[in-house]
Amino acid sequence: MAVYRLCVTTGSYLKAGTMDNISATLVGTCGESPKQRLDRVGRDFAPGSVQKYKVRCSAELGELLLLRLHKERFAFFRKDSWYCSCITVTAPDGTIIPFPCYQWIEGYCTMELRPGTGRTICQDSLPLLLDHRKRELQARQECYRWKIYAPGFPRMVDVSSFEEMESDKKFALTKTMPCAEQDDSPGNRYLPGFPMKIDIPSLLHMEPNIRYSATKTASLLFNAIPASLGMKIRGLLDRKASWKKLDDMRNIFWCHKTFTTEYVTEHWCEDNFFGYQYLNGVNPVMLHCLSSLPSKLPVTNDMVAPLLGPDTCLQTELEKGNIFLADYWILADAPVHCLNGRQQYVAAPLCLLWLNPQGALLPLAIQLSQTPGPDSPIFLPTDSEWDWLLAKTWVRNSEFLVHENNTHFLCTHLLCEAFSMATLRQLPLCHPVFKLLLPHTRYTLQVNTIARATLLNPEGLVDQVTSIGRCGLLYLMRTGLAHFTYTDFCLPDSLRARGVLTIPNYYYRDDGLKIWAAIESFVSEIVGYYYPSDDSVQQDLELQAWVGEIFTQAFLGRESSGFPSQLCTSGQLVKYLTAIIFNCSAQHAAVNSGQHDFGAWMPNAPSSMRQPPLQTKGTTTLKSYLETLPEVNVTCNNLLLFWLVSQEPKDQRPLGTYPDQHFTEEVPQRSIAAFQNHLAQISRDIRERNQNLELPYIYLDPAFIENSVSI
Ligand SMILES: CCCCC/C=C\C/C=C\C=C\[C@H](C/C=C\CCCC(=O)O)OO
Ligand SMILES: [Fe+2]
Repeated sequence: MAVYRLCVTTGSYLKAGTMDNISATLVGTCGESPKQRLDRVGRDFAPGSVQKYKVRCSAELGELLLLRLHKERFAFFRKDSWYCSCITVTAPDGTIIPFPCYQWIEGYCTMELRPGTGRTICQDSLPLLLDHRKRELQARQECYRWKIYAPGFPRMVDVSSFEEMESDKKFALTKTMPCAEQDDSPGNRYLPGFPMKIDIPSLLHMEPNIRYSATKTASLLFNAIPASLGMKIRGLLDRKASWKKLDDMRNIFWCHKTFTTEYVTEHWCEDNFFGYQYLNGVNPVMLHCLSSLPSKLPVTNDMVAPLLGPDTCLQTELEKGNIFLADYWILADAPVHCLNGRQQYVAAPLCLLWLNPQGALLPLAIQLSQTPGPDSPIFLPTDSEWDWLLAKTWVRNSEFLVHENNTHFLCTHLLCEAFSMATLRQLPLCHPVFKLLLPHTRYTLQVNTIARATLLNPEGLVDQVTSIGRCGLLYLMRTGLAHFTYTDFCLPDSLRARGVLTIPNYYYRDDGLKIWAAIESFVSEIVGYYYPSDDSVQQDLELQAWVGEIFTQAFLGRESSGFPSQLCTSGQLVKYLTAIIFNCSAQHAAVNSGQHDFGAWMPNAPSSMRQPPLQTKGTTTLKSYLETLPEVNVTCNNLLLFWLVSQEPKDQRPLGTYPDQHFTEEVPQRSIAAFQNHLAQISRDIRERNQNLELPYIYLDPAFIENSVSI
């Protein structure tokens, strides 16, 4: 007689327990145990419970290969879902074998788990195990299906398949029409209290393993509803009038002020702060160092001499590498939209900046279009106060559009959705890269589905608050993806290519490179442990299918993107995994968490402009300035979104926090501990550095970075 002792841990999530009958079968190299019901006196499998059971066999089973969990009806109880965290098996000889699960198990079924040891397909030889990998991936690919949202977009998760699975309907023919081009579906409608239409059906059927937890959902709603109601009651969401005076904007969010919102309100019109935001604002990826001026921006030395002073000139500063450009070319052909029944306007500015001897980055010249000429004057700091302020505000509006649509939603949310999908579809639970990446995909499919149901949908929030509307968003994102490269994606390469590796006071760079290095070191240890050679990378067909699917589904097979379609060396794998984890965590935090901080003072991030870009100088007044900024309702609906998405709802997991122990071996667990210590040191260094800053840069403090894109 051989007795195997099972220790079953049920998750602590709301309703994680089950009343269903749970049985287990152990499969080893020397045979299988009988199917054994796991049943003790009293309640089994309650939420948060850790319970021990015995499985008796006539003889020892040899090396344990699989643990089968059978979930079946119990008496008259309705079937329910069970969140199985993990099962630890103690063999008769005392060997302890963990079987990680960390999944919701729905309905009546049999779930097969493998021991927690990381295994690539090259390390499996038994047909039983190879077949298990194959069946697991088949089931995942049946559940998580790709869908086209719009032409030129990264592919997304098809949530309709979850509804079909729920209703056990035969899968309808997959829709071939990109859903963004579909007419406004009947489920896309206004709900009382919400300023935009909501595509309700797409929110009703999320697969349990990618769905927001009850805690996170409640936290998001608890953040949204009071703020929304507060604004509604004050009439701010419905007032289609101009702001009467700038000061009235100070009290939109009187109860959500932060040090930074107040700092921005104080300094927003200063040139020094305008330049600072290119380094440490919510969109710190726009600056390019110039060695010569582009012909489309004919700035002369006379124009900028007053700012440069007598000791230097434009050519000298170009040669020194002190001249930088922010180019909003992507907005040149963006379609415009109507808000409150009136035409809105978009510019496509060129903003030239100078790094002065004191280390401050100052705007030198702003041209509001890509085509120089008499109708597109070059605005200068020496122009009238309101002309110069309005020119800078046009740039801030362009920053808003490029940041929200491209830097933020396209380059973090949508690309991370594709990484999540390929990971779920191409890598089995036992695969080391699955174990490494899964925590960095948590809730991404869910948050993007919410965004598509409330922001990107027809008459969603984007249609209610932005000058380009949903059509413009679709244009910007497909154009942005068509020009996005692997160099842009990898922080060290991007900084080098933009010529900003040495610019002072660039805390996003400094902190980002430290975090990049910490992730790279961690990933190198994991890859080094599971991939002993470049051959082992090349021969891992699951890994190659994973990288290939990302290349085709996220980057649409575009060779010029420079993204890998296959991985030939460990070094390439380390770099790719480092970049993905950095993008899912730190990069998203850098471009997401400061939206309220930098956007609560609306003139610093106007979502729309109501008058055409200036074509002459000397006409701007406070009145015309206020008539150009968005109206009250547009302002407040956008600020509501900024507030909501700038804080991670509860059920958080900061970078490097891996409570689900997918890695069960000692070596990767030591690497995780070293990674956590490394991040803790970075956090201490950042907090120490911030003590000496007038405006602390906090967004890349690892303690405030979520593991994944989940808001
Ligand atoms: C005012 C009520 C809003 C309700 C929406 C609730 C949650 C939002 C869910 C996800 C949000 C994700 C955002 C998306 C960012 C940018 C999308 C484009 C926005 C724009 O162009 O204005 O990231 O955190
Ligand atoms: Fe976000």
